[in-house]
Amino acid sequence: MLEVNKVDMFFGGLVALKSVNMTVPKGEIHGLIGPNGSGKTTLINVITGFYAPTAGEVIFNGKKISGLAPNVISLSGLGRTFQNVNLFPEMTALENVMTGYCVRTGYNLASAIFETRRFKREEQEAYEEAEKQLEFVGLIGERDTLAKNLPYGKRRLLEIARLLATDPQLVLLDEPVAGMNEQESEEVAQLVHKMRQEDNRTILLIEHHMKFVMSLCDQLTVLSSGSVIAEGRPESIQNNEEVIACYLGKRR
Ligand SMILES: Nc1ncnc2c1ncn2[C@@H]1O[C@H](COP(=O)(O)OP(=O)(O)OP(=O)(O)O)[C@@H](O)[C@H]1O
Repeated sequence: MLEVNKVDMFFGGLVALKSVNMTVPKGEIHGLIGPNGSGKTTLINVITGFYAPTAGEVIFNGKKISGLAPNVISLSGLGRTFQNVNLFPEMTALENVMTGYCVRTGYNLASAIFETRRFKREEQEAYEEAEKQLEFVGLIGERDTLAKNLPYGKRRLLEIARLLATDPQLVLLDEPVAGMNEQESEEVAQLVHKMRQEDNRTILLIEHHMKFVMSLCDQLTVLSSGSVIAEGRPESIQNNEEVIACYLGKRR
């Protein structure tokens, strides 16, 4: 589904990514790990079009997407969350998720102003989809709560619900359990499984929480100083000497 081929990303003289290859097949839960500053977010930014790579290419569903604008890539079925919570604080949980659906359908300002039949139909569909996704992430009880009044863990779940309302085939999660306790992390892990099982989504996630990554992911790619130093199943990564030296060892 996703192929990263020999991607370089330079910022002036700084080499953030060097000849990075990564493959994520359809239906996989893939983890991208590595120490701080190893290039994980930069790679996600290249995949989602926030940066055009200095060299190399990104292929999604057989088509080259590197060089396309982020909104074009997003509409092709690739959606992401960010490290920092990024919601509309003065909107309710339901309204926040409705905005995700509007991105997918192409919100039409003229039809909104004139309240055309199409607008009313779309608004009803957005409402139903938002309820469905709030139910999916376990937040239906908070549908009328303003986003700013939700506790941190629930705000992160709300971001995921809003992302799911855009119906992405590939879901990119940037540190989805950062700042969460063990129970909240376990809930997110179950949610990720459910995304794959019930909606056939493919997931690529960055995360520092090792227990979460090792128990959840099918495959891992490990970055260090902008290069891939290991890839494979969690068991093999856990026993890889170079990874232990550069990353796991340090954290222990
Ligand atoms: N826009 C930018 N301009 C210049 N340098 C950048 C830019 N974005 C990232 N970098 C640099 O690229 C390198 C990789 O950073 P990146 O944020 O991708 O690492 P990371 O693995 O995501 O780190 P963390 O785990 O701390 O989020 C770092 O040296 C960083 O300072």
